[in-house]
Amino acid sequence: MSRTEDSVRRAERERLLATRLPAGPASEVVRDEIVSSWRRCQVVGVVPEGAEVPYRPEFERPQRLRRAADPVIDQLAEQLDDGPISILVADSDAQIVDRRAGGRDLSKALDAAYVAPGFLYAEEFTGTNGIGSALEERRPFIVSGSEHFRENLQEFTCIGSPLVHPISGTVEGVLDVTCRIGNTHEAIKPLVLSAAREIEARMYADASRREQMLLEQFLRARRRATTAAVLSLNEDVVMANTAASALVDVSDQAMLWEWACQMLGAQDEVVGEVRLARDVLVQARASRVGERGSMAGVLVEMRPRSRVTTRATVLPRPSTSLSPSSDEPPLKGRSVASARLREDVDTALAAAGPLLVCGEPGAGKRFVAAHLHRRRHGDTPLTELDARASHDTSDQWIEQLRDALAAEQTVILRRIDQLAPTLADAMERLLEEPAARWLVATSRARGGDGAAARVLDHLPFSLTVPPLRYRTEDIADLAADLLVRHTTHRPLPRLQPGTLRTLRSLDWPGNVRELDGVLATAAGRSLGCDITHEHLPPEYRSTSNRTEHRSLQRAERDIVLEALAETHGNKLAAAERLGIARSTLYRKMRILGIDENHLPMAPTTSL
Ligand SMILES: Nc1ncnc2c1ncn2[C@@H]1O[C@H](COP(=O)(O)OP(=O)(O)OP(=O)(O)O)[C@@H](O)[C@H]1O
Repeated sequence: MSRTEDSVRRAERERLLATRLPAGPASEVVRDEIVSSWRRCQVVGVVPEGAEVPYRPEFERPQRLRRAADPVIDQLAEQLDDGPISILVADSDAQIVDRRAGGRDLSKALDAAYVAPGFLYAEEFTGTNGIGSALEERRPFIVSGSEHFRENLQEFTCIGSPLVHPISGTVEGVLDVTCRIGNTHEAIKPLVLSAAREIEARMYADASRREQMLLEQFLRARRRATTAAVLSLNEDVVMANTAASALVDVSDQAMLWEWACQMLGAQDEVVGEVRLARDVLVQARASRVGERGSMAGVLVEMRPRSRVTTRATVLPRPSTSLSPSSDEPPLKGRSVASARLREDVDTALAAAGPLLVCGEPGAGKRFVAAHLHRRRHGDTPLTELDARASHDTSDQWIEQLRDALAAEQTVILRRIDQLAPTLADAMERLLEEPAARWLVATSRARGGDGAAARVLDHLPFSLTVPPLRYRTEDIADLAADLLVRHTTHRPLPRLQPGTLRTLRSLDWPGNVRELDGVLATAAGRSLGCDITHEHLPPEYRSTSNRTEHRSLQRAERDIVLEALAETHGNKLAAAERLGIARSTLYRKMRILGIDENHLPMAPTTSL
């Protein structure tokens, strides 16, 4: 949208909000509040007060969608002219990215109801509606009047049809036609369906043209650069010569695509060094295939430079019985945070005492503790104890720990910060003994006071595993390792670049454990195919600011939980109480994560 269009739109919005209010001095104040809240929402993207519809001020119309949809909706808008029907296009996050036709009256009403570009209509935020429900169900969806969850939509009929990419199978967006209930006509549905099919046909033709261009460039480069690894790729397609297949891992493909897109910017060709997952440094040349406005993909030619030397192989080794094994590879990860962690691991290995690994739940503390053990002692056995178990049988538990340490075997003591308070003194004494050097403990964090801080003070050598949100560049590598556990399909399914981008944009409060759960679901759904947005659990498909949306989700979750509690878990009665269909209640429960397994755990007593 140009700056002029933007300011015209904003002025129109302010005028519209002002005219919705009765005249008089009191309403002046209210009007000012609404207008300023709208301004705020334009600037920072908050939900306008009272609107309860999430809004993102900055958005781009996805190129692929625009190329296929624009000619069709241009024509449709011309036919509908100023009639009482409006055409909307939403992207795969259910964010409205375009609105056409509709005439003055309907456009005003839609503005007032926040049915305008920038607003998000994903079901999890806005309940049942033509856009979000069509996206969720992957089928055409009609929602009329009070079938809408939100009151602001109840004067309209919305007919949405998902726009499914005919080659990749991903849902690229939704075409929706909206009118007032009184103007609903049976001809509208076939109109939406045939326009949606035409958009999909254009996607097919566009993809074939782009693939053709990629193929031509790939064949040309393969003939020219006989000794190089050649890769030609875009979001959907990867072509590789034999050298590239041997060099490039599954997780590298998405990384190379992102790297090339970022580096190319306005240029047609760039050269740089890239580190691949197999620890190989390559000199890569990326060139654009196709026009700048409608890039078909990139061609990447690579030549290995060397094997990367990691610090782990050059750092001094600790002496005596704690000498490290040279077989264990260093921890993976391309992020700066992971590079720092590798350095901390090397420093910790040089220490002779017990070690403490700190980090948020699920960040990978146990994983790093086991890595430290293998680096020190190779594939020898180790003992693992959980401090939460010390509450039940404290004497027996501490004896078990003492015996394992005395046997000169690594003990991974998980969650030492949750040790039974009665064992604090005994633990302090134990940590002073020479056998304590066999201990690797994990804990959320250092600090605090009282017994917990005292015990942790006996573990001076510590390192912290960074939360996943600070190392999202590692997700491609992590995914390759985690997916191996969840599917028997080979070759392993890959994360499509768009899916990887989405996963990298999330904040991951449950860290690697949460990522592992998401990939387990996705691997189950993808049946060996590459992983697209549709394979992710719904709440992980959006790249939008989750924190902001969570408050809306929480409010809706509370309402649903309350209705279920009041009806003693009777879903039919709860749905009736909420005024929604039982199938909608089931869908909401799934989206909002309501089931018996998600009941909050009682807090454990800890130090
Ligand atoms: N770098 C990694 N590569 C592969 N898998 C990992 C990695 N880090 C963590 N994981 C996996 O993530 C899950 C959680 O890791 P882990 O149990 O080590 O977390 P934690 O920080 O010890 O959790 P908690 O504090 O909640 O006990 C495990 O399944 C683990 O195997």
